[in-house]
Amino acid sequence: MKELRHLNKYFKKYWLKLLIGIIITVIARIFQLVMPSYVNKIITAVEQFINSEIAKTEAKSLLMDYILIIVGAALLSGFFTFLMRQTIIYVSRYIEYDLKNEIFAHYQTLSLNFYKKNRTGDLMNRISEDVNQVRMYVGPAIMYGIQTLTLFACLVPLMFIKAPTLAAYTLLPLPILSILIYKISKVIHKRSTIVQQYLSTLSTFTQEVFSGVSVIKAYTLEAQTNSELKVLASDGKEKSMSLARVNAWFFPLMILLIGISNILVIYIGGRQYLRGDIGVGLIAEFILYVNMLTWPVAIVGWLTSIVQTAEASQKRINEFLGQQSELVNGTVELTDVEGKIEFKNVSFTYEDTEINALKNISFTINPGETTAILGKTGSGKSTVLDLVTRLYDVSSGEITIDNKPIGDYEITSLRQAIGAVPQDAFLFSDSIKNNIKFGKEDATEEEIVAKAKDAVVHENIMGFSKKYDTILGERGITLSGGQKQRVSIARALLKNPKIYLFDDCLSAVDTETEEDILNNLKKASKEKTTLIVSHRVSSAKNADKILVLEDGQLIQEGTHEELNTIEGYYKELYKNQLSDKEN
Ligand SMILES: Nc1ncnc2c1ncn2[C@@H]1O[C@H](COP(=O)(O)OP(=O)(O)OP(=O)(O)O)[C@@H](O)[C@H]1O
Repeated sequence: MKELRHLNKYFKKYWLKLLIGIIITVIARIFQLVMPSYVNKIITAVEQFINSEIAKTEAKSLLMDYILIIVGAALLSGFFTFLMRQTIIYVSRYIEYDLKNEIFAHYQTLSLNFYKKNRTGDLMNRISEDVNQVRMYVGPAIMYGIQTLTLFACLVPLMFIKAPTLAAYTLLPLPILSILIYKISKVIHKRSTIVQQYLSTLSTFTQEVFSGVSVIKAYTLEAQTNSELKVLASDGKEKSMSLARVNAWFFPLMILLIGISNILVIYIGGRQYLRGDIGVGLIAEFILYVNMLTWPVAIVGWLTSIVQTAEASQKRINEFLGQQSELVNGTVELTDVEGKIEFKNVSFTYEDTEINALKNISFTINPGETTAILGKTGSGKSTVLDLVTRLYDVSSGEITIDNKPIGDYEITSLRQAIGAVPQDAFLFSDSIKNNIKFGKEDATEEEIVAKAKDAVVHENIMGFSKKYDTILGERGITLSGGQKQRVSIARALLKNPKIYLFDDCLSAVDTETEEDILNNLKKASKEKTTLIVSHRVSSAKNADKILVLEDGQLIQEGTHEELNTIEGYYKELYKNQLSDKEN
């Protein structure tokens, strides 16, 4: 139960609703108890009439009264049962909602490292399936638990008061039933945990297949993927079958034990009746009691299994909730940004791959300057940008913005000051308009169009039948690579931040469009600090400063003119790209 303590705050939050629910549950059960004793009374009245102890009219009126009481009690019990579900099950749904929101909000606070370590399918499973298991504990388990307790507390003493020997015999099989169900439930719990883990693996697998469907098709991997899924599915089938096998014991066992209890009531009760100790009505009353008790007794085992499953699920949830982002949030609000960025002896190693991506890098970008970063693939260009947005913290050295270490800034305000266009433009499955508006929620139609024009994507958008309202598929697959990049640029321009980070975001556009965009960017990024990562000299040559990285080290720094006069990577690249263009 240690893990489930996490839910106490929610119980506190909904304590009044819960308390009302508990009271209603108790009332509903008490009304249910009326029926057996009146069935006894009815049978006794009939018996008295047969034995000519009462007149026909009196017997009739007694029967009518008793039936009305039974119907009235049943209606009230039904009504309160309805209210019970309305309160306790509602509370469980509220808690489910709160818990999902809490997990989601916590996921959002975690750093990229967390997402690299854990797979999407697993993240999704914990927020859906595991929360669902926990809900079973806060809803049905509590509801049936109270129901069982109430029935036990009322029925067992009542039965012993009415007929102690009969009560002792008829209650005898019930603990055996409870123990057996508990044992079965334990096996069910074990096997359902295995099924649960399997479902996590299955959703991870399918999620990856659907996300990478284009690669699967391009490499005609359908058959291979199918056979992998078949192996996975048949493994899942085995696991589910083994769960179904043990589940199959549950109800037959219950019916068997109910039967035994009923036979005991009839046999022992019958003997007592023959001896004249009890009336026949009491036997009927006891049969009803036994049947009322069997389900709650069986449920004790089932509840144990629900609680165990919920505990296991909450443990998985707590595992993630307990994780903290390794990025410590600063306290200084980054407002009135000037845009000076300085790297001082910065080194960075990726935790998971232990790749030393940046090695002792130092440079300064003055406010309003445009700096281009060039270098071979894997030389560390994107890492520089990721460090500026504080997606990771430096391993050593220091990055400052406006002469203050970026660690001092409150992360949200830091990121609000930056407009980043990542290398692989990600668009959400929403309209183009909303994808651009991401940069500024309250942007007007005109602003959106103006920025789309600056990003040279307006014409393309107007070519779609629904124009800016065109809905993009998952990951924006209805747009070409270059169009996605440009929508992504429009989004950053709309944000109008003080610092722009463009990570190789013109790689998929032709050189002519690139030139148009660069011209527009030049206008838009006037007085803004801009960092452009690129493989093309054309994107870099007009920058105020060019940095060349190689294997995580800064090997060249200067303007186009300066670097073009000295032998080195830049001059070579320029020569090659120039001759490519001429050819
Ligand atoms: N998220 C990551 N986790 C672990 N290692 C990474 C990660 N991103 C990059 N690396 C590694 O760090 C090194 C620098 O990568 P980076 O993406 O900064 O290079 P780049 O110059 O931007 O490359 P490209 O031009 O191909 O985009 C590479 O060796 C890469 O394998």
